[in-house]
Amino acid sequence: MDAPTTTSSDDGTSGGGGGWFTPRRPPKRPEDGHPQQPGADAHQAPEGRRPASIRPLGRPEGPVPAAEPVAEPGERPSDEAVNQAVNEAAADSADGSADGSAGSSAEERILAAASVGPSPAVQPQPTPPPATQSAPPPVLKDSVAQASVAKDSVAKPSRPASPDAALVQRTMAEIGPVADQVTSYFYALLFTRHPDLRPMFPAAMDTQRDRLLKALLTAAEHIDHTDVLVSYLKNLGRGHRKYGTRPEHYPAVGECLIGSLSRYASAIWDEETGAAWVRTYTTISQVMIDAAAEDELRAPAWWFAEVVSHDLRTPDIAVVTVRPDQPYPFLAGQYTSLETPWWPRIWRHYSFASAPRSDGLLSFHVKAVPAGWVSNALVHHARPGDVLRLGPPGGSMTVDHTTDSGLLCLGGGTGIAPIKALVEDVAEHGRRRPMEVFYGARTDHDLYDIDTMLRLQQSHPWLSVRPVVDQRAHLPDAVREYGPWNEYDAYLSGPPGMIRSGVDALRDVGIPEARIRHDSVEELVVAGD
Ligand SMILES: NC(=O)C1=CN([C@@H]2O[C@H](COP(=O)(O)OP(=O)(O)OC[C@H]3O[C@@H](n4cnc5c(N)ncnc54)[C@H](O)[C@@H]3O)[C@@H](O)[C@H]2O)C=CC1
Repeated sequence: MDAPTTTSSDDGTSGGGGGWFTPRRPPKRPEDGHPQQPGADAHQAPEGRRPASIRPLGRPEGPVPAAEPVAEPGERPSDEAVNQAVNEAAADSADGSADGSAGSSAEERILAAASVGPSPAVQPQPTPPPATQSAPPPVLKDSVAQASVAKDSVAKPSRPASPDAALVQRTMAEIGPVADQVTSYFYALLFTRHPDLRPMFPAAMDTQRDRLLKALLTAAEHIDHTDVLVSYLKNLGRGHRKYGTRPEHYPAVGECLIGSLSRYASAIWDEETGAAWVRTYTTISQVMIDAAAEDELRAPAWWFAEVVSHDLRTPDIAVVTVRPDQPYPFLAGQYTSLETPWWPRIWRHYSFASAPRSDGLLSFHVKAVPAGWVSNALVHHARPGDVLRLGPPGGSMTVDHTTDSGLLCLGGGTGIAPIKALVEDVAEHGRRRPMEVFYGARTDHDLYDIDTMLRLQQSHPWLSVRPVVDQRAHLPDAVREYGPWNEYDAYLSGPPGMIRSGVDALRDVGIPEARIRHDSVEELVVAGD
């Protein structure tokens, strides 16, 4: 799954997004070029343009451009208004006049924006909205990826939200009750105004349809959570390469985003709100585009991977092993996005079930769940010789090899897969750190990988594996019976409910939040497909 690890991560490898600006240099192809792969979607196009610099978030020095997209209550902003505002904002920032930050990266600008508020160096907006305490941080997926701060574990903001963040959060609160309608309207706008983008999305837009919008809104809402956000957006930008996303797609998405928001938040929408969204979206887009351009220099947009073995462990759980068409670098504890030939353009996240191997093979533990199109295809249809596509690795549920702390791991169901990878990783590093694994399952029969885990325990005296079956105890409760755990780093992997209750249990037994890692709960929900 894609998600942030506490210090959690969504790493955005599956969301969507864009930015508005004119690319400032022509697309650059990787030196070693990842050729257009046969079988790839016809719309898959070259990537890698770099956008013009943009105004730093929430810190315009001069007045807000008069033509920034503004929607009258109940109206959607016109394309002309949006485009004019975007162009003016881009022109403003391109000459560096806004605040002297021209030439700084979007990432730096996000970081700079974080200091809005108390910093005397910061110029407030001409007519700033009342600075309000930010609402409790909303769910942050990992996939704002690599950032590794799970939605549930996002740190509470300690200072007032920046003016733009306050306006963004006010909009989010306004649209909350009609989120489904905003989503439907957003995609209707996008596909009506830009029918050329439709083939980039799955044919059926049900469970997957709001991933792009959700990712953008999540990022906007966390605009002040800079460290998490930058990581998330970089992953999001990299992850979008596999969809064929190009810089010029971002303005289209931005227009429709603002068109939808202004319509459904009409009661509070005004010029300043529109301007705040333009700046926020522009910054988000810039980080994503820069990350994609950088990634293009060193990695393909996706990998083909041939199934080399398919081991049905239970009627609904398979261990699928694939051979990528070229080296696939990743870290134990990470996950990838995966597309099957049976459901084009539907990507799901699966954790690697092994640490990197010398033969380059990758394994995944897949459980077929009701209505899980991808998981059902992988369990019931995939056979050796089938070719899948993989996106880039994501997630920050990785081992910190600079410490000797013990590792406390909770793996529920197929969530044991990345835990096994972590065990192998620790073993390969050769340091005898205590590692305690609690492996939870509904029944004995569901402990499909217990033999492997017990074999690992036999080989490594520093490793302890405890199966926990529901009839006898619940996984988080079982952990409380052991310990003390205050010297341990904790890793959780499993269903969202287990992650939530597991985090609570671990906090209760004295493990600081910063030492609890897991993929984002939101991503896990989608990963369950
Ligand atoms: N990196 C990660 O976090 C990974 C997560 N997963 C996720 O793990 C899940 C595995 O599904 P299944 O094998 O069907 O697991 P499952 O539903 O059979 O549950 C596995 C264990 O988690 C416990 N559990 C479930 N819900 C709980 C709750 N609300 N509170 C406390 N404990 C709870 C169960 O009691 C059981 O011990 C999927 O949602 C999958 O997406 C899978 C692989 C990696």
